[in-house]
Amino acid sequence: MKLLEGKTVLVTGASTGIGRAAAIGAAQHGADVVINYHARDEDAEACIAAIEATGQRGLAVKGDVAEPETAKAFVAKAVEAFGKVDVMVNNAGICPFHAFLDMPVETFERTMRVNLHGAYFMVQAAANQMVAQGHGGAIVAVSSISALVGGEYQTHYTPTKAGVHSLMQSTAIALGKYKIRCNSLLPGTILTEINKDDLADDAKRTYMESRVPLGRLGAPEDMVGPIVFLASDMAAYVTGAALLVDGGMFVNLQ
Ligand SMILES: NC(=O)C1=CN([C@@H]2O[C@H](COP(=O)(O)OP(=O)(O)OC[C@H]3O[C@@H](n4cnc5c(N)ncnc54)[C@H](O)[C@@H]3O)[C@@H](O)[C@H]2O)C=CC1
Ligand SMILES: C[C@H](O)[C@@H]1OC(=O)[C@H](O)[C@@H]1O
Repeated sequence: MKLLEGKTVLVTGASTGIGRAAAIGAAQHGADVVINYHARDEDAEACIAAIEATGQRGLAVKGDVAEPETAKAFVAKAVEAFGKVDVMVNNAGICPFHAFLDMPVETFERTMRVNLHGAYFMVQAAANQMVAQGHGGAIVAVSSISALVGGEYQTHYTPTKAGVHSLMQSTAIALGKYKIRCNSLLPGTILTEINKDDLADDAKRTYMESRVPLGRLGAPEDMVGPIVFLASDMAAYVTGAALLVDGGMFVNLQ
């Protein structure tokens, strides 16, 4: 069953990892997909090729989500190409691991701007378009298990993920009257580029795996079903919610 037939889905930071999997997964579920990406043209082109291989239309738009203008341009190009915006998956994010006591100001500020400011402006731009269209929509923000728990080398990062989740709670209230649903996905530890260096340490990786009752770290594809569900009409009465998808890691105290 295709859950996103006829919808236009936008995904930020979609040339790699969870965003890429979500973009291709949305296309497999019948959506036309517009991706935002920041750096590598060839990765974005490969993602679009994978989207088009499903028979759906794809478009890549380059831009730094930390810049407020990027969000407006992204939504405008999507509307120009495919006529509307039904779903926004706010996914772009960075996590440059660093100790707290000597955190460089630039690292702190860049992480805030990409992860939280970027989410704010993307969600706002998509919501304005959905309100103008007048038939509702769905916003899915990729937050994290890190919205709920801390990380020694993530003191700049975890507040952004709590912030993204909080943003979905408040926008669920602000946008409910327009039939726009806002939810967050809270992934556990998923093997992607964002943590490649951190998990290159065998001891750390083995420890992280041992924390997961399902016995393995996540893959980007594990996030597709939950994202598609939240974006789809199957979740028509779900808003302001957080879906933790972590193989059971969070509840594994002892
Ligand atoms: N991998 C994990 O264990 C977890 C990841 N997440 C979140 O998932 C999201 C996706 O990350 P992953 O797929 O894991 O890693 P990733 O590094 O593969 O993906 C992040 C994407 O964001 C893009 N990006 C970074 N800065 C950008 C900017 N300024 N403008 C536009 N795009 C930008 C990158 O180019 C990349 O495509 C992030 O928000 C991350 O915080 C949440 C929980 C766990
Ligand atoms: C980048 C980390 O490995 C990853 O990011 C998150 O949000 C998770 O909590 C993991 O720590």
